[in-house]
Amino acid sequence: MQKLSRPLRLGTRGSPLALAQAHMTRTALRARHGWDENAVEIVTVQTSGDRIQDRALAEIGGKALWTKELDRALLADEIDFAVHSMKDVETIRPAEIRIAAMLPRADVRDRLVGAASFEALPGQPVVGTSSPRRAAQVKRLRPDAKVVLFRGNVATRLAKLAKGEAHATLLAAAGLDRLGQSDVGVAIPIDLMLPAPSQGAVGIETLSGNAAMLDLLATISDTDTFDCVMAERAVLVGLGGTCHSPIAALGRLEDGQIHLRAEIISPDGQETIGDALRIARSDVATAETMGRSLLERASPTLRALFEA
Ligand SMILES: NCc1[nH]cc(CCC(=O)O)c1CC(=O)O
Repeated sequence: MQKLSRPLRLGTRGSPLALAQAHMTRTALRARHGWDENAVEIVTVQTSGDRIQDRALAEIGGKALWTKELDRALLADEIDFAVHSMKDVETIRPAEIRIAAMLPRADVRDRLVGAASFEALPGQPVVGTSSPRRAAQVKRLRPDAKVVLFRGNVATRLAKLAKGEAHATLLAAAGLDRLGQSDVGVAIPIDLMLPAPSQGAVGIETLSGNAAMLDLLATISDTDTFDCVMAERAVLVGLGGTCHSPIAALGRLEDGQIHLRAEIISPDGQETIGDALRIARSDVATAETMGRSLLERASPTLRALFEA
């Protein structure tokens, strides 16, 4: 139990999913420390990722769009910590900012919305997504599919689907669940569609120099989630991956070790290079090597996607 001299300022984006995750974080802190509802103040920061909705993320500057303004607010001491979907946090972070904690991970799978299964989709199905990974995995499962750009928050994408802009779309189960939409879509087995690195994990960042805040946030961190997600992110480092690149990775704890799976997929779904490995917890070096070795095995065209 820790006493506070003033309310803590929790920075978040303003999307419904971001706010839900901010509230989860506040609830975890309050429960752990016995604080009242005024102990954590939620500060919403609009990001350019939220403002620009009509172009693919990869096209307009990538994941930095989600973090830049929250990074700035942290550095300007406008907030004490920032809550993010780990999936949206860039692989390489500024030295001044540290991933301090992660909440227990939710369902890591993707859900197919609009059809009961990939086989149940009509011929030449139109599938809406803006994720290169999901697009490639869809093409692998359904080479006859046409992938169209779907961006915007979860509600916007569901509205596009309802308007008939596609036969189906794919959304993270974690996001749907946190928005109270657990009844939407059908979970796709991991073996059919390996999720994005960090999918389903909520992370909390603070300044690397703020030892008190790092200690405080550690009190609500789920170490299993943290170690697995860090291993997945290390694969991304090895790949030099950005969100332009179709990459899937998932780490799971098995008998005290991380069972790490990763794959890269060509945009047409015809080439998959994958690997699975058991590594010690926090052996990020081996995870990084795994990423690099995927690239070495890829065809020149697939490898070219990773050369910025
Ligand atoms: N890029 C958007 C985004 N970032 C995190 C989630 C879902 C929540 C999570 O994976 O933790 C989503 C929506 C989606 O992919 O359906």
